[in-house]
Amino acid sequence: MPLLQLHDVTVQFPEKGGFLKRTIPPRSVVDQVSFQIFQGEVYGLVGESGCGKSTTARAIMGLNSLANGQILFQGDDLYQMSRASRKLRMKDIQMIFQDPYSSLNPRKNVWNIIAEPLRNFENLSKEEELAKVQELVERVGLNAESIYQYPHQFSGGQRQRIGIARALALRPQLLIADEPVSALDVSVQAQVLNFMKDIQEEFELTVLFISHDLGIVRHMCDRIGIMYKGRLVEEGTVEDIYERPSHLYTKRLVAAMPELNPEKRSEKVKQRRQINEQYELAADQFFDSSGRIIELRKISDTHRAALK
Ligand SMILES: Nc1ncnc2c1ncn2[C@@H]1O[C@H](COP(=O)(O)OP(=O)(O)OP(=O)(O)O)[C@@H](O)[C@H]1O
Repeated sequence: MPLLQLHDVTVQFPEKGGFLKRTIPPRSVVDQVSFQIFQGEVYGLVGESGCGKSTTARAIMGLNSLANGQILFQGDDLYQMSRASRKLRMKDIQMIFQDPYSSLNPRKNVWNIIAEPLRNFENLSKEEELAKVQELVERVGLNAESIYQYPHQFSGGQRQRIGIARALALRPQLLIADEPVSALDVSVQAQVLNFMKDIQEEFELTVLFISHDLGIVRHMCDRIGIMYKGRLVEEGTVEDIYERPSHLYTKRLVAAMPELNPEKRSEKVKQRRQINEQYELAADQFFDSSGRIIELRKISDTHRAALK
């Protein structure tokens, strides 16, 4: 049985429009969306800004009411159970957010930030809580002392690691990562993505990975769903989507990725090689031989312009 199943999920928002701002029929921001995610799978939800990805995520978190459809988690309908049971279920579904600058409470130190979900669901002694929080910060690559520091004392990448530690505190079944690196500097993005991949494998996490960037999704995900204007227009394995896109919108997305279009690719690679030779930059080495993203070196704006 899939861990998560969405059947014809529709989320609508009321709209005001026209003369005198009269209420007009609600707009379906998510429109009959169906997909399934199996245990241990990383599923990418891709689409342009405003197509309804975050609204879908919020619906899975139990935060939006559904106009139609069902969301089943471990076979149970999240919207048919009592609020109390749903809250308990949410222990198993955790989320990390796009913007590590605004998703961490600036007035709390790292200890309190990471301990918050533990306090909501587990009754730990102070010593047990401290041990768990220290273990988590170390697991995400920060030192144990950092638990006494505040979010502003960390870089963007470190803040995202704190968000990940918080999300992992309850050992969730499903992790929803909503554009987890798009607010980060390009060089830091690769580090955080690599780190997320390690964590996913180590904890055998099931992940819903939301992104507008096909390139990132390609290296993170097993299967991909393409969303366009509230609808899931295409779904398939990474290979299906990249090698045999069928929907026009998917074709456009794939074509817009120069590295994946063979004609443009060879041209770009040639250009990049020249620039590399000239500046000794590893600009065409975005991925290592096993397909993992390696750290990008900083490329100056002049060089970046030359790559376009
Ligand atoms: N609470 C709300 N009330 C009314 N409209 C909303 C609400 N939340 C989202 N919307 C609208 O729903 C649409 C889809 O938004 P959503 O945030 O789900 O898109 P997205 O694909 O995640 O885009 P982004 O990547 O920019 O966050 C947008 O047009 C947005 O303005």
